[in-house]
Amino acid sequence: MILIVMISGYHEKEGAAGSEAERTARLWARSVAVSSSLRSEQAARAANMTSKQFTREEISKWKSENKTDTVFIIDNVVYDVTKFLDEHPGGHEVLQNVAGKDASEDFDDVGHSLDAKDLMQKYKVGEIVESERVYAQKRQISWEDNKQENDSSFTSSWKFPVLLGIVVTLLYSYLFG
Ligand code: HEM
Repeated sequence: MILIVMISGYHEKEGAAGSEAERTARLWARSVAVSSSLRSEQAARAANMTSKQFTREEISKWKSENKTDTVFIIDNVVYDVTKFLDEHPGGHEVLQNVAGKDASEDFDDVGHSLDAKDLMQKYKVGEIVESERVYAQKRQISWEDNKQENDSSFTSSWKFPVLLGIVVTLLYSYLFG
């Protein structure tokens, strides 16, 4: 009898401890859910924040009106690199030469690293208005095109070495055979 009372007492304690643990877990899960929903709200708000919109004319005017500012467009994004001129590893002249213009091609021609692309975010001041955006084909695509062109050319196909082999064999047997 004593044993039964002891066992039931133990179970009661365990049950109490279990529900305590459950409550803590529930509270923890709720706080995680709240903080993650807050974070996703913040992210959504950041994504919805519209950056300043410029026309291409405004950017070229910016250059003529503020002679000391170096502002240009790369892939429909407007950058003000005035404070970056002296730090640019490619020198300040190249940046000043494209001020007021669309520098997308010049930027791509250099083959800037991912680090450079990360760094660019610091100098972003806005975007080009939707109606004036241009979406140029990227380098990889044109490389694929070139590859196809080369592949279809006669000298790079398998026919050329085979034909050359036949001609050389015929010539050899004609001369020395
Ligand atoms: C916000 C815009 C830009 C940023 C943050 C930037 C950043 C950099 C960085 C970090 C490098 C070192 C190499 C690398 O990491 O790729 C570099 C090199 C260079 N950049 Fe830029 N750049 C910008 C725009 C431009 C533009 C518009 C041009 C051309 C008009 C240009 C021309 C060059 C050249 C010629 C080099 C030297 C490449 C070499 O020595 O191999 N950059 N730039």
